[in-house]
Amino acid sequence: MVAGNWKMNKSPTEAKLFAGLLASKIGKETVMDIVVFPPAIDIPFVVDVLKDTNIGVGVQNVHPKEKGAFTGETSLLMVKDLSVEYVLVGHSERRHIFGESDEFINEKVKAVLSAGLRPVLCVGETLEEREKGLTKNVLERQIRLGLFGLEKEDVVNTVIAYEPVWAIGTGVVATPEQAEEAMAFIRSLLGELYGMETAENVRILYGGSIKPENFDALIRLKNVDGGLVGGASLKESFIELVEIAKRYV
Ligand SMILES: O=C[C@H](O)COP(=O)(O)O
Repeated sequence: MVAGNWKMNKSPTEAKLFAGLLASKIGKETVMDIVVFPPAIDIPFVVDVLKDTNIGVGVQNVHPKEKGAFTGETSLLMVKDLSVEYVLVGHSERRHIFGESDEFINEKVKAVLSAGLRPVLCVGETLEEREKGLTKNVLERQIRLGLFGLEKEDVVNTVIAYEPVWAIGTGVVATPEQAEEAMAFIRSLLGELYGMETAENVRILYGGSIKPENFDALIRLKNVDGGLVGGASLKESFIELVEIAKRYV
């Protein structure tokens, strides 16, 4: 799976143009899941441009409640109406800039699954946590609490994205050893919680400063099932990343 998180970039006009480029270059790809996560306001336009392609559309954030007095928020009922398939939950920017707790993230994961969509649960340690040797503790807490109360059937519909906070938007990518160690740990934790068969069927993505120059060394790793790409998903490099991932399907 190659996913592009556009974050707070691209106006509806820019989004339509770029989605058109993706549709023409990689829209017929069938060997892997390709998903883009545009800003919510761009989604109707992007869905329309991509409707006859194999590129899926996800949303970067939702509120867990169905509707009501939550100014500025977007509900699952709204995004479902637009044929959105995936929802990012617990991205480090939501955790660290907007103060989202593991409990609130868990509420969102459950709401996304109940709505019949797939959550992409993002987890990852800060530099300080890594330097204190707390990486595995942080990942374990974020996964145990983020997936709290889910059944195996729900977990296989959930994608996990390992995004070390120190690698996001910094140009400092995790080494293949660091990525594999963390992601093998996530897989074994999922095995402990839900059984190895379930754990093997959960897709685990790496995210953090992915570029065409470093992606091959990551996507070839045993426990890396794809990438969640920020900056490099905003331009043609996203197409190159899809081509690189194809080598390992
Ligand atoms: O969701 C994507 C990640 O935050 C990675 O962003 P980045 O590729 O710009 O480092």
